[in-house]
Amino acid sequence: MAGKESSSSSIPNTPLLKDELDIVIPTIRNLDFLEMWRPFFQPYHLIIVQDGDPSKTIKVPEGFDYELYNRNDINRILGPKASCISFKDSACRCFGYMVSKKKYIYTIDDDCFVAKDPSGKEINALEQHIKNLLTPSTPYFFNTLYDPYREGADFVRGYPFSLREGAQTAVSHGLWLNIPDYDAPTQLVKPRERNTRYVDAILTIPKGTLFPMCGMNLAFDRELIGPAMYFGLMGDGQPIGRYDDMWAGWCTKVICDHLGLGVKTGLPYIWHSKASNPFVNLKKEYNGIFWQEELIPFFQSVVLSKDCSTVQKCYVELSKQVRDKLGKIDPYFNKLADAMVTWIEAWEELNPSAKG
Ligand SMILES: O=c1ccn([C@@H]2O[C@H](COP(=O)(O)OP(=O)(O)O[C@H]3O[C@@H](CO)[C@H](O)[C@H]3O)[C@@H](O)[C@H]2O)c(=O)[nH]1
Ligand SMILES: [Mn+2]
Repeated sequence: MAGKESSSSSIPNTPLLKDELDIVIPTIRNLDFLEMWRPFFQPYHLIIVQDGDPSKTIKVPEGFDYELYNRNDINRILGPKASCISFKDSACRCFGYMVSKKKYIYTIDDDCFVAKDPSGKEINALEQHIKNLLTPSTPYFFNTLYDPYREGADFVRGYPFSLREGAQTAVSHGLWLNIPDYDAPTQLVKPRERNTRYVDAILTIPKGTLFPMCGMNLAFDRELIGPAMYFGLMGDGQPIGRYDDMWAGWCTKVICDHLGLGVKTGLPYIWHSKASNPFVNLKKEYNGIFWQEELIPFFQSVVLSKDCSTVQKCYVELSKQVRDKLGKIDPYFNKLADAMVTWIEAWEELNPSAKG
């Protein structure tokens, strides 16, 4: 019998991980979307990363416990190391991961709302992410009945008992109803396509397999994998955008594979309300669409040495390989390799106890 997540009746009244989880929101807009999330988010601390013009005032609805950082704050706190935090791109959200002091992070975009499951029930996405993070993953052997730790499921016949303890879960990757996370070419070809398919499944992404991580509806164990969640150099002054979460996901997955940690994708869904402009997106993405044909084989071939026993050591080792193997694609990757090291230095400066 796989260890079961507690059934709803045994969940304590106190919201799960109330004092151990921060919600990180990157924003250039107002935060009215929080009204819809209030029943689920109000007990938690928010970290709002205000992008763009720092002189603009972002109104946070009453009753939320939050800290808000704009570009002036980032520059003040990080000094020269602020150069590793993107400007005018949702990649800025990773500053929130760095300043948090909590064990878990949930990050969500400000145009994502509460979705409904097929029965019409509102989905508490945060609660599902927490369950995903608090139950093991199965990266070493695929369970055909999906997540064996869910109520009403288990390991199927032929699943090795030696593997049923599973691995610690580092990442919970949620999905989106309505506007799917498509790249610009796909958006242009299918402007009216909406995702109406609710798949009631949570899968572990097998060891050795990469995936396109979307930052829209994402949770992770910050103590297990936080330093790998750098969203790269994107946006203003950079030759690429909208590959922030992809870069973080590829780095995170190879490090999770190396450290024996699990990554899950599937439930929960959020309702993604608006499509960003496909032409603007194409301009941001075009280098990424081209470069990724070389980036993926690079990440598929990454081998981290045995003495890379912490996320920080893995990440610095990875930055060296980025410079050695990707620098020839474009000088951008040398800049990115430097920024990866700056990110770790900044992380350790703000989180001295987490020195790895
Ligand atoms: O310059 C900016 C632009 C936006 N933001 C904030 O980031 C999120 C996402 O913005 P938006 O919903 O407009 O963009 P999407 O195309 O839907 O974003 C998805 O694609 C990826 C792009 O990197 C990203 O992982 C997904 O989120 C909102 O909260 C904006 O307010 C920003 O901070 N700076
Ligand atoms: Mn969006």
